Amino acid sequence: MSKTLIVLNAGSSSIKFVVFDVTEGKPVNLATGQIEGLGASATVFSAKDGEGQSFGERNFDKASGGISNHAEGVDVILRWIDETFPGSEVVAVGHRVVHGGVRFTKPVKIDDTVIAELEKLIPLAPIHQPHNIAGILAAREAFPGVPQVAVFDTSFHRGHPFYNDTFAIPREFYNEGVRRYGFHGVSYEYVTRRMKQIAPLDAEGRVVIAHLGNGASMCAVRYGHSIASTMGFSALDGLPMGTRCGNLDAGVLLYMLDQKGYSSSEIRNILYTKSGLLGLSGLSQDMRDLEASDTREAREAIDYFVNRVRREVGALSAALDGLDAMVFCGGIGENSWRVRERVLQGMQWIGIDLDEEANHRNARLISSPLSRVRVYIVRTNEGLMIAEHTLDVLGLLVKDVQQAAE
Ligand SMILES: Nc1ncnc2c1ncn2[C@@H]1O[C@H](COP(=O)(O)OP(=O)(O)O)[C@@H](O)[C@H]1O
Ligand SMILES: CC(=O)OP(=O)(O)O
Ligand SMILES: [Mg+2]
Repeated sequence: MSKTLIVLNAGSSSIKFVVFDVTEGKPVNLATGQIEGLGASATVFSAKDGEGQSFGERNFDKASGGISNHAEGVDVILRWIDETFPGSEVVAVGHRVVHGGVRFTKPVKIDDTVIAELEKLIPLAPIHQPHNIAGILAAREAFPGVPQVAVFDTSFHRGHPFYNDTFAIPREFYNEGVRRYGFHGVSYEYVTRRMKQIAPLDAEGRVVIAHLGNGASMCAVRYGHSIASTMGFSALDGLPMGTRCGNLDAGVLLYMLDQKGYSSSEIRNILYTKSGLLGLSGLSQDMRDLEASDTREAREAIDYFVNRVRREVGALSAALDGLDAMVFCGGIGENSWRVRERVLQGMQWIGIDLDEEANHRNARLISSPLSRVRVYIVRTNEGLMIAEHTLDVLGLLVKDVQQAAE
């Protein structure tokens, strides 16, 4: 009987999953898929195989008893896996968990105590952590006795120096866990490791990685280790995102509270779900929609996004005492030549000279031969990273194939 491992990545309105064959102790991709639009009127299930061939889509509209929450979504996914890969035994489930707090500095096997600790972190990541936990509970019910592992977005950043780990507020807040954690660590870890294969010399240097997806952040990596991130205490800080505000003067919060009389849940809703690209454009959180639109608001939303990324290239390079390489990843970073071109234009002062043609075709190396700093596109693969950590924690990983390519 073949052995499979399932990776679940439960987001605010979507659940992504990957099914790996792990019979030989290394993860081989069998299927990748997702349920999108959870809680909305149209929920869509889609999946493709390891070669990228679609298994097709299924629509669940409300009229036909759609999927209303994450637990139901996980059930639909697990039933699909069971039907599609009959006769294989699920030996482990790996979960992306956004917040590991101070305690979880590396992946961990999940038990009741771990779940209780993860629940305590819900206030720090309100649009992610509850869904991550819902995914864990649903998978535990579906596969009683099958080991589950949590892999954290915060772990990769836990070695930050104090000045990049704290806010300048009274120290007791730091001591109780109000810190700059940083997120997207699973993606940064994968990209950092991939860089060691693609460009080993650069991987040993000073690298700024831009993970530009629906959630977006940037990370300064030196000698393969994160030293600073644009994201802080919560997944709200730093760059503007699809619906999140990014960097915000704390005085604006006080204004919303004192002058507008908004409740904390109204403010949470504004900052997490009505801001960012959506808030500025009034049109969409999706970069593709904004690029296709000719409204002034859509243009200004892209301008804001691009200029925040540019500022952070400078800031993180200063944090690194210089820059040897830059990497783009995430849905926008990997696919939008327009955004990359605008971020990198006129950056010769920092040593970046863009190869426009290479950038246009989403090539791996997009800097010109004249460029002192090399600029890469790396397709991130959070699923593979989670699968390997899961096998490793359970003692099932065959180490010599750990460097398996994309
Ligand atoms: N070809 C493209 N051009 C511009 N933006 C794109 C393209 N493909 C995907 N994107 C953008 O990538 C973002 C989603 O990124 P992704 O990393 O998939 O998000 P998530 O955080 O949900 O994993 C969306 O804003 C989407 O518009
Ligand atoms: C931490 C975070 O922002 O995650 P995502 O990009 O999945 O929203
Ligand atoms: Mg993401």
